[in-house]
Amino acid sequence: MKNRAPQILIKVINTLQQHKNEFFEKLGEVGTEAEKKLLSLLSKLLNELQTDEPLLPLTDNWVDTDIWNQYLKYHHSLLNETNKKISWFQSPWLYVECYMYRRIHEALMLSSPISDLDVFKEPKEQNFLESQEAIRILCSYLQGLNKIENLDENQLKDEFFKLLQISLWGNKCDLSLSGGQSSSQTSSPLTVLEDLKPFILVNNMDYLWLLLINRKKMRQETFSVTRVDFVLDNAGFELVTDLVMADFLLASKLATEIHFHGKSIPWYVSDTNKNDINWVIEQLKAANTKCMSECGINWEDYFKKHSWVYHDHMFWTLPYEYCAMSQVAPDLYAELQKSNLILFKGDLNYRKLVGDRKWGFTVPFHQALNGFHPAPLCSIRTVKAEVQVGLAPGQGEQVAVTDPQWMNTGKYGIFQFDGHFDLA
Ligand SMILES: O=P(O)(O)OC[C@H]1O[C@](O)(CO)[C@@H](O)[C@@H]1O
Ligand SMILES: [Mn+2]
Repeated sequence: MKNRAPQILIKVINTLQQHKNEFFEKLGEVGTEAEKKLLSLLSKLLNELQTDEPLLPLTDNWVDTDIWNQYLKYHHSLLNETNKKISWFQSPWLYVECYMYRRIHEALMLSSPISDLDVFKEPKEQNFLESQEAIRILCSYLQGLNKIENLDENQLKDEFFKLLQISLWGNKCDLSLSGGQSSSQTSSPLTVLEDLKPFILVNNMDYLWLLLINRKKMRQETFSVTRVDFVLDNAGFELVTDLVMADFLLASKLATEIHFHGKSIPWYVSDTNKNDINWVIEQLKAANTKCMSECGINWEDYFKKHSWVYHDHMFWTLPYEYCAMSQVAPDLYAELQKSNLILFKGDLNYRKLVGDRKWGFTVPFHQALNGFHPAPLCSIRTVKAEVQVGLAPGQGEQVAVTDPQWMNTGKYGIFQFDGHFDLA
């Protein structure tokens, strides 16, 4: 919070100042005033953060304002016997980091008529544009794959595992870790997989395969639907890896419908919202490389035909750990219970899955989920925060010997599964 968070806010403030005259050009004096208001609110936020001020209630009367303010009251109540305050450096990291992004949104809500500005749009678009070559390679690979009529089961499994690993390592491209510095994919995503295998610390890919291939086999007789949900993370290259995986799941009939869960407001710099998905599809459709424009056209079609469905429930941008979902957002929990497999992308999702607690490395994932079991689920995450469960005895300590910073760099990854599946 002392180093990275201010960096992110300062980057937003600088970007706004660079675009000062655009607000005037577009909206005249009203635009200039709105931008001035926004800058003053963000500068106030930066100052509060840097001087460890108490967290303040939200004042923007948005859909979740009351929930956030109740949450703040609850945390105050937890402190009533000590003289600590609910402030930026004295409260749980998960809470204050989420709160910072929600305060950025509050500043926009209070700065009409520029409230729908996405202050992170530029870095998200830049990440996509700088990853063009990797995206081209990926789209061409997918188009080649889908042209092969009948892959035998082993080939299908190999391709599934390849695309899973590409989706995992796509998670390295995250702008909140890099403080908004570019983190695009510049090397070929396919050739690096072998080299990256040793950095997969927990590998439950087999469980994902068994669950899906068994359902596919039994579907001939009993099941009609296999629904896979993606709880998305970062826009740009990572989003493309997730859409490629989703396309493959449909084309290979390992799934029959895909649900995506994005954020309803700009979040953690690079997290995906509805505009980001639409923008990526438009970019691909307009690409002058055939394999990319084919993807864009197909993907737009999947959404039109509802083979792909996009959701953006406000729960995903609240500070709650996922074990609270069934209480706080029972409708979302019920929606997730309809899934046959939920893929949680990224580090923030992992922290919320395990409540960002200081668990021992060998605590079982099932236990750390603390009752959050809407459906079989898998975390697909590169490690960027100091929480990790489900390791073998001594495994965490071993990695730390060779790589003391292993929990902060996104260099290591996991496929961590929880749930049951029907064996054929
Ligand atoms: O995009 P991801 O994989 O969720 O990573 C976001 C992570 O980066 C950080 O912002 C780094 O500080 C973490 O707080 C957060 O968990
Ligand atoms: Mn993210």
